[in-house]
This record gives sequence, structure tokens and C-alpha cells, in this order.
Amino acid sequence: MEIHAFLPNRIDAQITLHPASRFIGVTGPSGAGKSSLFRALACVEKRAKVAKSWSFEKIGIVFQQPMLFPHTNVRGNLALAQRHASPNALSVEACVKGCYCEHLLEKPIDSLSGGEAQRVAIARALVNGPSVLLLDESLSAIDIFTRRKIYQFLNTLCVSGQLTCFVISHDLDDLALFSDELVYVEQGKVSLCGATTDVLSQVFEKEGVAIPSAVLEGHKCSESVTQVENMHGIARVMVAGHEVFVTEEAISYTENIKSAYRAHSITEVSNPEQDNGPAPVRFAVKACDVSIDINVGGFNSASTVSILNALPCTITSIEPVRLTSSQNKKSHQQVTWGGKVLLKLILENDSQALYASISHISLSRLNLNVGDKVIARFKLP
Ligand SMILES: Nc1ncnc2c1ncn2[C@@H]1O[C@H](COP(=O)(O)OP(=O)(O)OP(=O)(O)O)[C@@H](O)[C@H]1O
Repeated sequence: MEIHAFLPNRIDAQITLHPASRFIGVTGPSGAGKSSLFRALACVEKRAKVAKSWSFEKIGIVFQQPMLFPHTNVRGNLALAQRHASPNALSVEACVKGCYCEHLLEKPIDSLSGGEAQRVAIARALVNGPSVLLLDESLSAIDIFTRRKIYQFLNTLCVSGQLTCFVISHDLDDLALFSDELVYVEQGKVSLCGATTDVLSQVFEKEGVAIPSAVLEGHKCSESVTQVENMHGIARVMVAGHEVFVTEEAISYTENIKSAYRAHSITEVSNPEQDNGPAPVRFAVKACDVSIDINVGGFNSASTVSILNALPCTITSIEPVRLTSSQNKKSHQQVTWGGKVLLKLILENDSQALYASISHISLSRLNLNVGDKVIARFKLP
């Protein structure tokens, strides 16, 4: 998929995407032109010129400040959107359930909180039945638990082929978890575009992110081992041949619509006849949640620590963690070095990367070096 968007003095962006990408994250510094790009794509900017290699049937856009009709309540807003809905649009019930705003239906618009109004605005956009939905920081005021649930719902629609989402966010963890591809905008141009994990590592370097998250992909095992896991919403995921535990909320489904379908109890998502095997999933692991164990022989014998997960890895780089702070009135950046180092690790027998943020003291006590084989132990994501 190719898109070229031009807006005089603001945007000259070339985006090249894989045809199968359905959830595309967009990020970049403040003022880079992300909103302008979306406004161009949504044909809101009259002077914009957009060329694309495929035709969008119907484009929806939701801004950070929800633009709901104040003269009617939430139900009325949704009913108005339904009037011009495309034939395959989801029902109001499915949209409000997926956007967690069932309880808000009778509320007047001016009584909604910022996060509630954002949820209603997304539900209203979905009721209209767009084939492409542009979300411009549209979930920024929603708490992380509900936000992740809504992203999971949107992702389910994307995985089932009913929707393509372009999502602007400054939250790299959200984008890491859900995006098939990531676009980085700088000074009106697209400077990075491609597979999420590849682009993310370059974004972390560019933005000097001290505690990055790695995205791991694996297959969710269909059944939980014990009733305890079931009760606490913990899933088992096979990563590079090893079993790890992940909370259900932290998982994003990448394929296999049946699993996503079951996870959300959605009745209107198209349900192609696919096999019901282990569902491909991804989840993010924060560098600060990863500890390093040099006792590689004791891989399965860490029963004396509370950290649940372990993956054998090799250290591929060791970098001091940069702490960047604004120094003076001219906003020059001063770089200072914290007491930590960032280790980049590659999983054994796999090309997936993991980060670990550890202290200089641990680095020297354990005498860690590039090329060492270690166990990365990490808390339940
Ligand atoms: N209507 C407008 N007319 C002229 N310039 C504009 C207009 N809207 C935005 N700009 C300018 O275009 C540039 C890009 O703004 P835009 O809002 O697209 O950035 P952004 O990447 O979305 O930023 P943020 O992350 O802070 O929301 C900025 O310099 C902004 O001042």
C-alpha cells in the first residue's frame, strides 16, 4: 500500500505499507505533522493532495477533542451516525460494548468526562461503518486498563479484516503492542516506516528512551494449566519454544480470529472458517521488569524467586542509560548518565530481542559482557 500526502508548508509524506497491515501506529515529536497528515487523509484539509494505491471506501476520523453533538445525548449521537452508516456497519450495541460505554447511553454530552467522551466518539465513528478509521490521540484521556481493552476490540476488527486503523499516539507501549507497522513522522516527512519492532528500536534510539519495551511474539496455549491461572486471567504463551505467563489484558492477538472472537464475546465480527489452533499473540516486556540470571544451568530452578518467566538469551549490546534533561532557557539538552545500563538480548534459537535495564553494580558484580549467555527473568506482563 502506498500513500503520498502533500499539504503546502506542512506535509510531504510518503508511506509504504505491507498490504496485510491493518493496524498502523503513527508517532513522532510534537508538531511533526501527524495530525496534519490525518487531516489530509480524511480530506478535511482543502489544500491537501493525497495519492494512494488503493481506494478507501469510507474514512472515519476521531480527534483528541471529541466533537460530539451537544444538543442530544449519547444515544442520540449514535443514532445520528447510524443514519448514514454503510451496510456492513456494526450495530450500536456491538460498538458501545467494544468501547465500554454501554452505561453512558442516556447521559447528556456535557456531563461526560474527557475519557468517556473519547469512548463515545470512537463508538460513534464505528457505528458509521468506516473501512478506515483514523484515531488522532483519540484514547489519550482513557485509563490504561480500558484503553487497552478498546485497542483489543479495534484490533479484533482489524484482524477479522473489517477495519483498517491508523492510530496516532505518543504511548510507544500501546503502539508496540497493537501495530502491525509503525510510521515515524518528523518535520512533515515520514522518516521511518516498517515492521513495528524494527521501527521501534530506531525510535528508542532517536528519542533516547531510557526504559524501552520489547515486543515478543508467540502462540497462546488454548487451555490454562490450573484453575488458579484461569481465575486470575493469566494466559500461557509459547515463545521461542518456552512457556511464559502473561495477563490476558497484556495480550494482543495478531491472527486467528476465533481466539480474539472468544476473548471479546463479539457476535458480529465476521468469523471465517479458520482452524482453532494456538493463537498467534504479542505482548510487551518493559526493560525495567527484566532481571539477568547468569546461572544458565538453573533455568528451571528459580522456585525461590517470585519472577515467573524465564527465557535463555545472549547479550548483544550493553549501553549506559542516558538521562536527558532540559538544561537552560534556550532548551539545550544536557545529557547525563544514570546509574543503569541497558542490555539488549537476543532470544536463544530465535531472532526476537528483549531489553533489560540493570544497575552498573549488577553489571560489574555479574561481570557481564557482550556475547554472554544468560537467563532473562521477567515479571508477568
Ligand atoms: N491549520 C493550520 N494552519 C497552519 N499551520 C498549522 C495548522 N495546524 C497545524 N499547523 C502547524 O503544522 C505543524 C504540524 O502540526 P500538527 O498538529 O500536524 O503536529 P502533530 O505532530 O500532530 O503535533 P502533536 O503531537 O503536538 O499533536 C505545526 O507546526 C503546527 O503549528
